[in-house]
Amino acid sequence: MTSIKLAVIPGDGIGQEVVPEALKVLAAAGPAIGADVKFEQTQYDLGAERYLATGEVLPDSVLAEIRAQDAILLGAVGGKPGDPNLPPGILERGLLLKLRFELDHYVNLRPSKLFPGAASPLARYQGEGAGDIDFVVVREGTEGPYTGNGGSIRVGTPAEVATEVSLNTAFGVERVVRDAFARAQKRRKKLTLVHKTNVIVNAGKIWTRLVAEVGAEFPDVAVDYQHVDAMMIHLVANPSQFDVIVTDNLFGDIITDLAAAVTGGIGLAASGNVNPDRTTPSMFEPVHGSAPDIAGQQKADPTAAIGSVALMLDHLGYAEAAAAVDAAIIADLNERDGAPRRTSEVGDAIAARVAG
Ligand SMILES: NC(=O)c1ccc[n+]([C@@H]2O[C@H](COP(=O)([O-])OP(=O)(O)OC[C@H]3O[C@@H](n4cnc5c(N)ncnc54)[C@H](O)[C@@H]3O)[C@@H](O)[C@H]2O)c1
Ligand SMILES: CC(C)[C@H](C(=O)O)[C@@H](O)C(=O)O
Ligand SMILES: [Mg+2]
Repeated sequence: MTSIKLAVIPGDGIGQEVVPEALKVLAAAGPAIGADVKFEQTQYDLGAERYLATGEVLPDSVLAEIRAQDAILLGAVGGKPGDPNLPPGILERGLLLKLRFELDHYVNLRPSKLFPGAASPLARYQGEGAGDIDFVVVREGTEGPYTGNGGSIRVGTPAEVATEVSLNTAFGVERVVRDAFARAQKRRKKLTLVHKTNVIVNAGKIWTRLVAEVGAEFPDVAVDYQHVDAMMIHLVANPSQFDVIVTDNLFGDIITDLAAAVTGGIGLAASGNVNPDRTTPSMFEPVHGSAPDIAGQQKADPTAAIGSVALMLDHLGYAEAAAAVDAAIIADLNERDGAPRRTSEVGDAIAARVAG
């Protein structure tokens, strides 16, 4: 019997609604995963409610417990907008980013695929003549402007100054670039670096140099470059040209919301925060947030959370079960006729297909 310890963090808002559906599908995938494999789940009540009740965001003891798991499934973090008792970023930085940083999730893997049946808002990808969109963003997950390397002085005065310095280490850039090249080599052998090397020149130099250096080890992978602003055009005008996109933490955050929108919506976008060295549990979560505008109404699409389970199964070595979940998602998308369904109805439908 193989036992896999899974930490489950539903978190806030629609995270509470989509995670149960993802777990339904994981349960339905049991036979495909193998009768001798058991997921031992531990639920963690981390998020806004716990912070507001206790002042705790991610206690060290809880982090230590989570570190000892095999994988993490997260819904979303983010409390009610404008809540005066929630300091800005307390959950985003103190919970989500703390997990990504502490567990060294340096590859933030965000695949974007226009599944048959998904509705792209781009006319040329609808109906007959629809082209394939199938790329993966390898977003650096532990550096860039996300590290909290900054501060402010003379706050509230006309002379207020604030900094948020982007941290880029050769170690950090090289390892994520190498991971991206390895993925490109297994796919369509094209890697696009996205940055803003014409303005963010210091960080740009390190990314450009390391892409060239590491690229020399992957001579069969074609390398391309786009400035992040022009990338907004290309992702809308011709997204099928991309295979693997490697980029820094902030650019990757922005690109992947647009990528989700062009491939059928944020409700479909799955992600993995991966530690490729496997020294810590990787964490799987939808790209979207807690969506306070629709939370608690069973309106959220759980497909992104379910797709994150597929990424998790693939990461854990259960490729067939992962493919079965993806196939069930595609089958469900093909049946969608635009009529609204409750979050749990979508979960039930996909779980039933996985169970076969
Ligand atoms: N990984 C995370 O936990 C994560 C990611 C993004 C944002 N956040 C946090 O979430 C909160 C809300 O952020 P936001 O509004 O900028 O982004 P969001 O992703 O929560 O919502 C953006 C829009 O997409 C819609 N949407 C999101 N997920 C959906 C789904 N599954 N089905 C249908 N519609 C969906 C929402 O209703 C909203 O209109 C903030 O506190 C933010 O910091 C957390
Ligand atoms: C909530 C926030 C910290 C997070 C990020 O910026 O990475 C989110 O936007 C995401 O895309 O996962
Ligand atoms: Mg984001």
